[in-house]
Order: sequence, then structure tokens, then C-alpha cells
Amino acid sequence: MADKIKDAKIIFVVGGPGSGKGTQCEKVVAKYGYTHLSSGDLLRAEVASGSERGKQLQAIMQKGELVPLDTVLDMIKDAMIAKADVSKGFLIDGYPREVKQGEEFEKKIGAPALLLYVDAKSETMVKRLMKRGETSGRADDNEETIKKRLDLYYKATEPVITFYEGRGIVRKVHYATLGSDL
Ligand SMILES: Nc1ncnc2c1ncn2[C@@H]1O[C@H](COP(=O)(O)OP(=O)(O)O)[C@@H](O)[C@H]1O
Ligand SMILES: Cc1ncc(C[n+]2csc(CCOP(=O)(O)OP(=O)(O)O)c2C)c(N)n1
Ligand SMILES: [Mg+2]
Repeated sequence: MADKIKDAKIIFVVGGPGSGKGTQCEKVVAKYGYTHLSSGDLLRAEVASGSERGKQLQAIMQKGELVPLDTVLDMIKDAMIAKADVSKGFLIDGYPREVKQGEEFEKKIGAPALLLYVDAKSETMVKRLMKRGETSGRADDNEETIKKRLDLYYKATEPVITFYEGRGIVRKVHYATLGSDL
């Protein structure tokens, strides 16, 4: 089964919370027809299913912490296999969150061709997330959890960008180019 995705074209999409990862991915999907897989969306779907595992995930996500690596990697891998036959390539949005996640992905699935880095100022991200929280219904779009997600982003996820810069595959997109008013 995993053979089906061995040669798939993979693009990691990395950026802070509310930087515009999902928004940017929709644009790439519209233009290039890649398959968009958001780790956060996959996890929220598991929470919405009401499963026992979903309840554990919900508690972690509500605190703005990272869910266990194996859980999120297995979910992404299953979703990739399910779409392998109809997919020109994959946008992996919200993964890797830490260098170790990138290393495990490469061991179990394959290497990314590109890393799309969606850049935004922290104050912009906070403003957007507070606004999104008014309608998103997301348990983590509140002031306290936003702060924790931002801290974790700078501590654990920014090193991912440095890691892949060393390989020359990072392309940066700034939030202003997303056509947003914030
Ligand atoms: N790759 C991942 N590893 C661990 N946890 C993750 C990962 N992706 C998402 N999560 C969990 O889901 C939450 C929401 O993620 P996500 O939807 O990507 O948020 P945002 O797009 O606002 O940055 C994270 O705070 C974390 O708890
Ligand atoms: C009408 C309106 N204007 C501005 C915003 C602010 N806003 C909230 S999130 C967002 C973009 C980032 O969202 P997303 O692409 O989901 O970012 P991700 O967390 O996936 O990186 C913007 C512009 C809003 N929610 N609604
Ligand atoms: Mg998102």
C-alpha cells in the first residue's frame, strides 16, 4: 500500500498559527490541482467523530500542545494512500511541527520537493486568530491558547525551516501577498 505514494510529489506547508497556510493551500489547489491535507483538519475530524482517541486529541489541542508524532503521521499517511490514484502531488499543511516530525515523515513516506514557508508577523497572527475565534468554533482560537501555540511555533517549528533551508528547498510566501486585509 505504501508503495503507492513512494514517488508522490510532496510539498510541506509550514508557518505560524493563523499565518495563512490553509488559505495559501487553497490557491495552490485551484491553480495546480494538488491534494491538500491539513494535519489540523485531519485531527479535528477525528475529534468530531467522538472516538476515544478523538477525546484525547481534543484535550491536547485545546491546550495548544502537539499531539503525538505517530498519531499525526499515521493519519497523514492513510489520507495520502486514499488519494494516491487521483493525486498529482500533496500539500502537507501544518506538518512538520518539529524537526523530528520531518525526519520520521522522510523515513516512512518520502522526502519533500519543496517547503512553502508562510510568513507573518506575530501580532498579525494574533489579530487574525482572535478574529477567526469569533466564528471558527475552534477551542484553540482563544487568547491563552493562541499564546501557547505561538510560543511553540517559535521554539519547535521555526527550526524546521532552518533545517530545510540547508537543503535549499524553502520558498517563502508573505501574508501580504495573500491579498488579506490583515
Ligand atoms: N503536525 C502536527 N503535530 C502535532 N500536533 C499537530 C500537528 N498539526 C496539528 N496539530 C495539533 O492541532 C492543532 C491545530 O493545528 P492547525 O489546524 O494546523 O492550526 P493552525 O493552522 O491555526 O496553525 C495544533 O495546535 C496541534 O495541537
Ligand atoms: C472577514 C475577515 N477578515 C479577516 C479575518 C482574519 N483572518 C483570520 S484567519 C486569516 C487567514 C489565516 O487563516 P488560515 O489560512 O486558516 O491560517 P492557518 O491557521 O491555516 O495558517 C485571516 C485573514 C477573518 N477571519 N475574517
Ligand atoms: Mg489551517
